[in-house]
Amino acid sequence: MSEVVEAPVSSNESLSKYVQEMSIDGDEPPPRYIVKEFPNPSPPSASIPVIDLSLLSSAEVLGKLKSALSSWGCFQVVGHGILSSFLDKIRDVAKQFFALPTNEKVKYARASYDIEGYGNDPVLSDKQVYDWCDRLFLNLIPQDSRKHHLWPTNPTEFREVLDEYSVKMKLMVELLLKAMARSLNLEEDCFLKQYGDQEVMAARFNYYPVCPRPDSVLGVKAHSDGSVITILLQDQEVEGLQMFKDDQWYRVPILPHALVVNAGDQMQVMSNGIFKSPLHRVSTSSENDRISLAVFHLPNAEVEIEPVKGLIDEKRPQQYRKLKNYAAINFECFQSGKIALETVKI
Ligand SMILES: O=C(O)CCC(=O)C(=O)O
Ligand SMILES: [Fe+2]
Repeated sequence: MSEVVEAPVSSNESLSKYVQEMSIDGDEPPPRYIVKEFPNPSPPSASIPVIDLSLLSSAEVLGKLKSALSSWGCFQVVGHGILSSFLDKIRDVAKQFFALPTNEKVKYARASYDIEGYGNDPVLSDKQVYDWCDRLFLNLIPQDSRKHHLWPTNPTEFREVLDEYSVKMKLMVELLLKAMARSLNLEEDCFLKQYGDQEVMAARFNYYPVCPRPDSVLGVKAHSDGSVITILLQDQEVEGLQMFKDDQWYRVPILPHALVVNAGDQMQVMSNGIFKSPLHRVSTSSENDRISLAVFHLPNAEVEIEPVKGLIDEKRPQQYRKLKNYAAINFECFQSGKIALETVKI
């Protein structure tokens, strides 16, 4: 199952109550939030690789990057040059936004047919198990795709901080995609040039309220991201993210000023299956609420992507077909219970 980015919502149905309201009212999670098969509710912590971005010119660090992405499909990045105080600031404005009363937040509510804006899990399928999470989803790039009326003006610095963060994320994505190419002995622009300046970037602020049933309810169900690359700012104090590797779930520890980077499904396609788009999920907590910010980077829906030629040979034939608009593929698969990546395999 993959995460839907930029997909339309299939029905006009909306969930009646925000998760935050259920949490405040002390409601039992309704049956549609209960995960029937919930393997490893309390998995061990894992030391996922930590990469220093300022050392990416070293062959050793590039080797570590390649190994991280071909095993875990993710790593924590440090040495990224973004001030800790700025990361704290963005967490702070997000916290302030979700702490506003509902009647203030709904000024930015998503339309029932859209995912952009403030809201709870969009209803995409009648078999869907809902996530214990409210979110604020905003397009960042291209600039003219921004729906400014959905960008909070409370707290007052929200827009300015998010805009500044988007500039930093764009630079970081470029650096990472070039390093990822070099780690495979490819020309450094081989991923980026597939979609030129036709890139899309979107931010999803996730708010996970306290949940009375952490053993049977997930903040986000197991999924892989449909992006090329995702950069995640975790909560500074509350863990929740879990990664799946070698048939086992692992908790991702918090490194307060690191960002978690993971390859998305479209990177698995472009790297001809060498880099893995990891399955991940988010647990809930009965003690603490949690906030995270995911920035998804992907090509515009019109652009075709395909496995890089230099990664195709007799030993490793082409594994995925040329495709475009992965979000739409993802969306259809979500509704029919299929795994999107499987459907684009050759
Ligand atoms: O909250 C997290 O740690 C992860 C969220 C996530 O996986 C997503 O937004 O796609
Ligand atoms: Fe995700």
